[in-house]
Amino acid sequence: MIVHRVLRSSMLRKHAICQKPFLYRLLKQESGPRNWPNTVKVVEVGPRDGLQNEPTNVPTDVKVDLISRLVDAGIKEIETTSFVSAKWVPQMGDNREVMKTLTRAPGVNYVALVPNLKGLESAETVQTETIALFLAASESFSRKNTNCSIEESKERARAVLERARAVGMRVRGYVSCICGCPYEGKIEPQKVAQIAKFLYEEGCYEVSLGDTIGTGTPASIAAVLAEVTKYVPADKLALHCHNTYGQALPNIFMGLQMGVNVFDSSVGGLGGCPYAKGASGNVATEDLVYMLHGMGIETGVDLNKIVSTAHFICSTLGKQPQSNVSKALPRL
Ligand SMILES: CC(C)(COP(=O)([O-])OP(=O)([O-])OC[C@H]1O[C@@H](n2cnc3c(N)ncnc32)[C@H](O)[C@@H]1OP(=O)([O-])[O-])[C@@H](O)C(=O)NCCC(=O)NCCSC(=O)C[C@@](C)(O)CC(=O)[O-]
Repeated sequence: MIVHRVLRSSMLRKHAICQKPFLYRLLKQESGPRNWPNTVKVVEVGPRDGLQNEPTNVPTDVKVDLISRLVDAGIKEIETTSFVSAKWVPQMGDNREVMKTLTRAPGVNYVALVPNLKGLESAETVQTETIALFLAASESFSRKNTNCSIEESKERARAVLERARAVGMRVRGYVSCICGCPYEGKIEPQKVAQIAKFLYEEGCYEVSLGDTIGTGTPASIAAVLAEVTKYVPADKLALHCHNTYGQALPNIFMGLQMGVNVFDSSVGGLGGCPYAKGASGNVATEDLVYMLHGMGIETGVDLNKIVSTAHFICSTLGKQPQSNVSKALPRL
């Protein structure tokens, strides 16, 4: 870094020392071609993942307000709710009302989580255009989260995909526990790759790889991506990083370098799965956007508006945003 600064100073550039091949190479390497894309899609999961674990009921109008603020901030793909059992996840019990009440802005993809045909049928009644199926790479987590084995979850997924195709719905896929499981510990990348391959081959337009409990590090994320990309192209993948150990941004940086250009995040760093004990929030949208913009990557997202949305939803929940950027930037 120090060498870099010295070499960059225009005065010393002209100096003969810079003509030496080693120093030239170093300068070229540090300022050379970028190893990441020019644009990235940010998938906002706050209204679903961010709120699903909140213990007190968030009124439907607050959820709808949150969605419209996020869209106003430039978000183009947003998970709005989930059509799961209200006995399992009470906070998502107003799924139909949310979908009926929100105003759909042109060019925005509103996505709802669906576990089975019953969920899909419910989603259909409220004009849901895109759904997200969620499977796990861990047998134990699959049973705890969806009350079925991985094989059974594949059967459910096939039925949902078949129906979705028939009614013209787009389907996104999730693989949970890509690096670790709250019940089984480390998960082998080959298991993750098999579920990702299944979802992709069965017709999901994108497969989001979920580090559900945030135990991944850049090394384990790289190992997972190396295995998964044997079957699914990197540009059909997304990363969904929880920030339990503060690894989400380094993991995303690794993803960028390995060709991923879609990242899930949650405003204010809210989030967590009720069936993944110890899982903390997702990477905060504002932290993600700050990093991407700092790297010269376009997102179409207005950072100040996201920060103010983080304060809006967190103050409604009676908590502080879990993100450095929201703490550092002045609230507008
Ligand atoms: C999958 C089920 C429904 C199976 O639940 P089940 O109890 O095994 O289902 P069942 O088919 O035996 O039916 C039992 C009852 O549930 C009803 N039911 C059945 N399906 C539905 C439905 N779709 N919507 C509403 N109700 C439903 C069904 O009608 C019946 O009602 P009853 O006759 O008892 O009154 C349940 O286990 C469930 O809802 N699980 C959801 C868990 C969940 O939402 N977890 C959080 C999301 S995943 C996540 O956060 C991870 C992710 C995506 O973010 C990525 C990452 O970080 O890794």
